[in-house]
Amino acid sequence: MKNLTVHLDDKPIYDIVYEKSFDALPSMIKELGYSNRKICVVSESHVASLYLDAILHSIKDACTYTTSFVFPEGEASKNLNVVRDLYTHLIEEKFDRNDVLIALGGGVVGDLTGYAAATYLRGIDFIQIPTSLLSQVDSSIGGKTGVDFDSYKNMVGAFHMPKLVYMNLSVLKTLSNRQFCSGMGEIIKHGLIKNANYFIWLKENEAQIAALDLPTVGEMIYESNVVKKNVVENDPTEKGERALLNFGHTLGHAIEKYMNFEFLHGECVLIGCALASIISYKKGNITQAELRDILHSMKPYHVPKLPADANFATIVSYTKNDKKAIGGKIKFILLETIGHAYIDMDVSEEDMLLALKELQERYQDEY
Ligand SMILES: NC(=O)c1ccc[n+]([C@@H]2O[C@H](COP(=O)([O-])OP(=O)(O)OC[C@H]3O[C@@H](n4cnc5c(N)ncnc54)[C@H](O)[C@@H]3O)[C@@H](O)[C@H]2O)c1
Ligand SMILES: O=C(O)C(=O)C[C@@H](O)[C@H](O)[C@H](O)COP(=O)(O)O
Ligand SMILES: [Zn+2]
Repeated sequence: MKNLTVHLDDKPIYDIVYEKSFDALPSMIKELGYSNRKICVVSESHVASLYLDAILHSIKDACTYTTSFVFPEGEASKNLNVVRDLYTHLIEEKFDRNDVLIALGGGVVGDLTGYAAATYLRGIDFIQIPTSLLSQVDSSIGGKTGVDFDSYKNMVGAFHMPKLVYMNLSVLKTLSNRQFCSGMGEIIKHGLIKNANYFIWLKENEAQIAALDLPTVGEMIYESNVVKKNVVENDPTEKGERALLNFGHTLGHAIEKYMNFEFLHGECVLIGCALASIISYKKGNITQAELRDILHSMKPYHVPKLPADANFATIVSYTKNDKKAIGGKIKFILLETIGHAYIDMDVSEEDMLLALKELQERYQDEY
C-alpha cells in the first residue's frame, strides 16, 4: 500500500505509513531527526501488555533515552487527572521542548497523548501508533486531541498534528471482535458522508471484512484514511467542511454519555448514523431504499440496542451540550444522498425523538 502524506496549505506536514510490523519505526524516528531526543511511549494497560516492550526495545537505539507512561485502559481514563499524571512523569523525567511522545494504543491513548503533547511546555512533538481499527481509520489522523470533562465528550482539547502516523496492520489480529465492529462505525460514516462507491464496496466486501481478511481490511483502512485526509486538508480546524466528520456524533455522543460509556464510541456512532439517516429520510433527502441499505450495512457489526426503557428525552437533552451548537442551535449533519452530507441547522428535538422511537421499533423487527 502506498503511504499517504497529509498537507496543510499545500505543504507536506506528516506521513501516514502502512507496515506489517514495528521494524521500520527506528529508521523513521531517525529520519524525523529525533536521534538526540528523549522519547516517552504513552499507552494503556491492555495495549501495553501486548506491545510496549517490543516498541521500547525497537526504539532504544533510535533516540537518547526512552521511558513509558501507562494508564488504565478505557474511556474512563480520558480525563485531565491522567493528563496531570503524565505531565508529572515528564517533569520528573526532565523532558524539554525537543523531546517527543509516542501514543501507542487506540483513540483514548491518541487523544490524551496528543493533548498532553499540545500543552506540555506549550507544545512538543508526538507520533501516533494507532492499534485499534477505529484509531487506524479515524482518530490518529487530523490532529483533534483532547479529553472528556465530567463525562462531556472531548470538552477540553486542542488541534495538534502528529509528526508521523505509523500503522502496523498486524496488531489488529489481537483486537476483540467487539472493538473491531466499533471501528466500523467511523468507516461506514466515511462512505456515507463522502464516497458512495466506497459505501457500496463496504457492502460488497462485508464477508471478507467481518472475517478480518487482512488485504481487504488494509484496503478499507486506506480508503477511510483518504476520506479523512482530504477533509482535514481542506479544513484542519473545523471552520466548515470538517464538521461533516461529525455525522452520527450529535446523538452518538449523547448516547455515549447516557449509557455511562458502557457502549463504545464506534457503537454509538453506528447508532447515531442510523438515527441521522432516519432523519435524512424523513426530511425527504435520502430514499427509503437508501435508508434500508444503510441500516443493512450495519447489521454484520452488531449495533447494540438501547435499553427498552431508555429515556429518549434525556438523550435528546444531552445534545444541547453539543460543542458545535451556535446560538443554542445544533449543527446537525444529515445526508442529501449516500455519499453527500451537509450541515442542517433545523433538526428539532421532535425530529430526534421520532428517530429514536423509529429505530427502536425497527430493531424489534430486526430492521
Ligand atoms: N481525535 C479524533 O479525531 C477521534 C476520532 C474518533 C474517535 N476518537 C476518540 O477515540 C476514542 C475511541 O477509540 P478506540 O475505539 O480506539 O478506543 P480505545 O482507545 O479505548 O481502544 C479500544 C479498546 O481496544 C483495545 N485495543 C486497542 N488496540 C488493540 C490491539 N491491537 N489489540 C488488542 N486490544 C487492543 C484497548 O485496550 C481498548 O480496550 C474515543 O474516546 C473517541 O472519542 C477521536
Ligand atoms: O476528526 C474529526 O473532525 C471528527 O469529528 C472525527 C470524529 O470521529 C471524532 O469522534 C471526534 O473526536 C469528534 O470530535 P468532536 O469535536 O465532536 O468532539
Ligand atoms: Zn468519532
